[in-house]
Amino acid sequence: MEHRALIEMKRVSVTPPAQAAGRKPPTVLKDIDFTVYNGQWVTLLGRNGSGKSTLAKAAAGFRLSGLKGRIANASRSAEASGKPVPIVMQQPEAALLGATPLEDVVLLLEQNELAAESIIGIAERALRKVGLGERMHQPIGTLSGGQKQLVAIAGCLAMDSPLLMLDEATSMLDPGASRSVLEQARSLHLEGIAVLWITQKLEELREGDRIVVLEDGRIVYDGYADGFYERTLRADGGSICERLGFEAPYPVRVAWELEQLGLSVRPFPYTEEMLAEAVKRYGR
Ligand SMILES: Nc1ncnc2c1ncn2[C@@H]1O[C@H](COP(=O)(O)OP(=O)(O)OP(=O)(O)O)[C@@H](O)[C@H]1O
Repeated sequence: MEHRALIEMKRVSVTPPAQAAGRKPPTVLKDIDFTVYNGQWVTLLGRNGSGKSTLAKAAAGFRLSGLKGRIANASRSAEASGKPVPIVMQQPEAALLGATPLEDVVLLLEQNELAAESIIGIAERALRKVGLGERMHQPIGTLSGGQKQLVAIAGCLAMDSPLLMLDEATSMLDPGASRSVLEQARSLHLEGIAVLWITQKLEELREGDRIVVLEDGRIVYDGYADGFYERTLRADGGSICERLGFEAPYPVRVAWELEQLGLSVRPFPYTEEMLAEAVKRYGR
């Protein structure tokens, strides 16, 4: 696949205007250099208040006050150029406008001034793609939180953006619904769409993910998942994950324990299933 930048941010900072006279405005993003290429999966990690949503909004093309630096965004569709890339938000209801999934995606396309004659077909295709073909005429209020997030994902697909942006899209969902939204995003990624997946949940990382960590408005790690967990890369013997104060998921902690006993489990077991596979291999 051709290596093409979809979003390129250079020296971006965001300092919203001070809320009260005499108060120093907070700098929410500091000197951000960040590029997302076509076909990439980027997991953006960071604690509450580290600047993740602001970075996503800036990357999507929102006009934020106090924004400085350069942002080139090649991920907007030709028809919708000039409009921000839609983001799937934390609250499943946050961006839904229609009474049914179909009406919702149609409204989004109408707002973005797509050619009227093609709108219904595009919306139906996008909803089928996320597995909502049977539910596209169902009242939105009868859908689960996970299904509502899939409607929001369908809206982004219908806009034909080569980049899907999801801002803590699973944080309000139960574990089963979280898994199905993550799996849906993963399967769209396998079909070639780039994904910016914002989360605080390390158990959502997978082998091969590019991970970008934000801390206090700055990027403090930009690398791959294995490098994030690898303990031997640092002189102090700790991993980048530990140095940044994140708690690694259970399967990774087990891999670290096994390493101390002289057993190296590679690739890192990101899930319990991967850990079970690794244990089976060593058990033979
Ligand atoms: N327009 C604004 N004016 C003042 N402060 C702001 C503004 N936008 C964001 N902030 C502050 O900047 C910090 C980063 O906000 P942001 O929402 O980007 O972080 P986040 O990592 O997405 O956090 P969360 O996980 O809680 O959503 C927060 O402390 C927030 O209160």
